[in-house]
Amino acid sequence: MPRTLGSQITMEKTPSYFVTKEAPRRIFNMSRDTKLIVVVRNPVTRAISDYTQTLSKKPEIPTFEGLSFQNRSLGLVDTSWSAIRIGMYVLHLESWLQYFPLSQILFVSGEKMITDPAGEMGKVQDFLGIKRVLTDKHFYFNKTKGFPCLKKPEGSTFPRCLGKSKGRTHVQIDPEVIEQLRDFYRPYNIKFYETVGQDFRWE
Ligand SMILES: Nc1ncnc2c1ncn2[C@@H]1O[C@H](COP(=O)(O)OS(=O)(=O)O)[C@@H](OP(=O)(O)O)[C@H]1O
Repeated sequence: MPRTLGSQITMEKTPSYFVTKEAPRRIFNMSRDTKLIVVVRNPVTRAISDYTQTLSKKPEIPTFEGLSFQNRSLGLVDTSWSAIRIGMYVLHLESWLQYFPLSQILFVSGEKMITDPAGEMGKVQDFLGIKRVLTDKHFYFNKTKGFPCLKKPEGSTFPRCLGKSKGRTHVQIDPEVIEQLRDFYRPYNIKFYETVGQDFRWE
C-alpha cells in the first residue's frame, strides 16, 4: 500500500478479495483497523452477470443452465462453479468475521447503487468518516446507458459514465432456472441478512 498522510485515506479494490480464503488474515495482519466495503447484489443476477462477462470473452463455454446444475431435474446446484459460489455471501462473510467485527464492514446494495447512487454513497462516506462530498447533485440518470452517471468528475468538464463492460445486456435465462436458483439461494440470503442485520430484499 502507498504511504499516506494522516489526512488521507488509502483505498484499494478488487472483485475477488471477499471470496479469497487467505484475504481476511492477510489484511488483518497488515492493519486490523482496515475498513471493508463490500458491494452485494441479488446472487442470481450476480451469477448471470458473471456468466455474461465470461461469455463475452469465451463464447465457446457451456450454457448457463449447464454450468449451474449438477443435476437440474433434481435441483442439484453446482456450488463448485464460481459464478454460483460467489453469491453464497454468508459463507464468505464467516471467514471475515473471524478477523474483523461487523462494525468494520459496510455492505453496499448493488441495486441501490443504481436506483439511488447518492444515498448509497452517503452511507459510504459516513462509514469512512469523511465529509459528504458526493451528493444527489453529482449524479444524473443517463437514458442511453440506462444507468446513473457522474455529472462532472473532478478535473473534467464532461460527464462520465462507467465503461461498456459495466451494465451490459444479460444473457436470457429460462425463468424456471431463475426460480430454481432463487430457491437455492434463499436460505443463504436469509442467513446473510440475519448476520449483517440488513435486509436486501432479493426475493
Ligand atoms: N452507474 C452504473 N453504471 C454501470 N453499471 C453500474 C452502475 N451502477 C452499478 N452498476 C453495476 O455494476 C456492475 C459491474 O460491476 P462489477 O462489480 O461486475 O465490476 S467488477 O469488474 O467486478 O469490478 C454492472 O453489472 P451488469 O449490469 O451485470 O453488467 C452494473 O449493473
